[in-house]
Parts: sequence; C-alpha cells; structure tokens
Amino acid sequence: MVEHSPHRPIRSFVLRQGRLSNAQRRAHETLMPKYGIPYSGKLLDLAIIFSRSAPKFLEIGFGMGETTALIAQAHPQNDYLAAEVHTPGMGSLLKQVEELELTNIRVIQHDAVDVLQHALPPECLDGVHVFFPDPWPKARHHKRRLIQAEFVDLLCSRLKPGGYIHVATDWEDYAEQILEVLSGEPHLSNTAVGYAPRPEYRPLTKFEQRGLRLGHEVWDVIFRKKQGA
Ligand SMILES: C[S@@+](CC[C@H](N)C(=O)[O-])C[C@H]1O[C@@H](n2cnc3c(N)ncnc32)[C@H](O)[C@@H]1O
Repeated sequence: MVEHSPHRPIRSFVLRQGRLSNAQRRAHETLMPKYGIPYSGKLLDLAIIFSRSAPKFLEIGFGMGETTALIAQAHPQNDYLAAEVHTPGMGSLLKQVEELELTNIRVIQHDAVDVLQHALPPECLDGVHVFFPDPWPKARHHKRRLIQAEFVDLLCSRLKPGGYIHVATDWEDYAEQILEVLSGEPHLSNTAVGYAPRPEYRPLTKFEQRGLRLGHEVWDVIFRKKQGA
C-alpha cells in the first residue's frame, strides 16, 4: 500500500476512497500475491522478478490497465512493470492479467516516483510509458504535474542508453510543458520534430476514440536517451 513520506509532500495524485467492485476486490485479494511486487524501498532485480532477461518497460499510472494489458499481450517478448496507486485500477489490471493469461506483467502499488528513486537501479529500463498523466488543469495545481525537470532527470537515469520515454496527453498546455521539459534534458533527444505520431504499439482507448470523434487532440511526446549519455 502507498505510504506517505514527510519528505515529499507534493504528490502527483490524491488518494481517494474509490469504489471497488466485487470483482476488482477479489482480483486484488487473490492475485496481488501472484503478480504484485511489494514496495519495500529496496532495490528490485527485474530479471529475477520476471525470471528472464527480456526488454523491460515501466508504465506509470495505468488507470484501469486496458492499455497496459493490450500492449503486454501484443508484445510477449517484452516485460512490463506497471505502477499505480489506486486499488480499483490494480484490481482491474490484475483481472485482465489472469483472464488473458499474461506472464509478462508485474504490478506495484506505490508512488512511481519512490519506485524509480529507491527500487529501480540505474539503466535498467528499455522504455517508460506515461499515458494521460493527471493534467492538474488549475494553475495553482501545476506543481502536482508529474512531468517536471527533476522527475525527467530521474527517469532518464533509470533508462538504458537508447531507451525511450513516451508521454501522451490530451491537454494542450501540458503537452507543451512536456515537450519543453523533455527538450531541456541534455541526455535525451526527440524522436520527432516536435510531437510524434502515435506509434502503433500505443492502442487507442475508448476514451480517446470518443475524444477524437469530438475533435479533441492527443499529443504524443517520445524522446530517446542518447548513446553514451
Ligand atoms: C488520468 S489517469 C490515466 C490513466 C491511464 N494511463 C489512461 O490512459 O487511462 C492518471 C493515473 O495516474 C496515476 N498516478 C498519478 N501519479 C502517480 C504516481 N506518482 N505513481 C503511480 N501512479 C500515479 C493516478 O492514480 C491515475 O490513475
């Protein structure tokens, strides 16, 4: 479960007592021991956790996990560590993992910032997915936005050279901030000129399809860590 640290009061999420369906509760109770990685603040060995040496990806804030499950199903050659703080989403993804018999997903219910800082060693990740991070639209809440220079620096340190950071958002001013922050990280280079086309591996969610029909835009930002950085 999520612990609160007095040293880092500004978090990118607020824990609410979300409604947990019976199926989600059951999945959480029965499947966490099988697919969940307890957060202890100690370093994790991803090769041991997944029992193989394969490309490793971190997804931060997977929500209900539809995208996570689809990507993992379509890419059995990769392993996915998925971090989320909310219990209903955990239950929802765990249910999909079991139903689809996915062997390449492990979940961690904890603040991804702590996970990156304390549980993941340098240069262990081939990619990081941050899809539709909370936009915190009010100016006084912008400090809660996940994508900030310090966080990107941390992410970058956990990426292997050649590994990528992929952020997608449907908030234009956040998209601009994300592009600016990633452009300012000297160890990263943009894979596109400005925003990137949506890569084939990121499926369109129902929410996104509806938004696109209504004329809303989505911006993908994909940067790679430079070789030798
Ligand atoms: C707007 S939702 C998007 C969910 C999903 N990626 C999607 O595309 O539907 C953002 C999610 O990020 C999670 N989140 C925010 N900050 C987080 C953090 N520091 N660590 C882990 N999860 C976080 C929230 O709990 C929320 O479920």
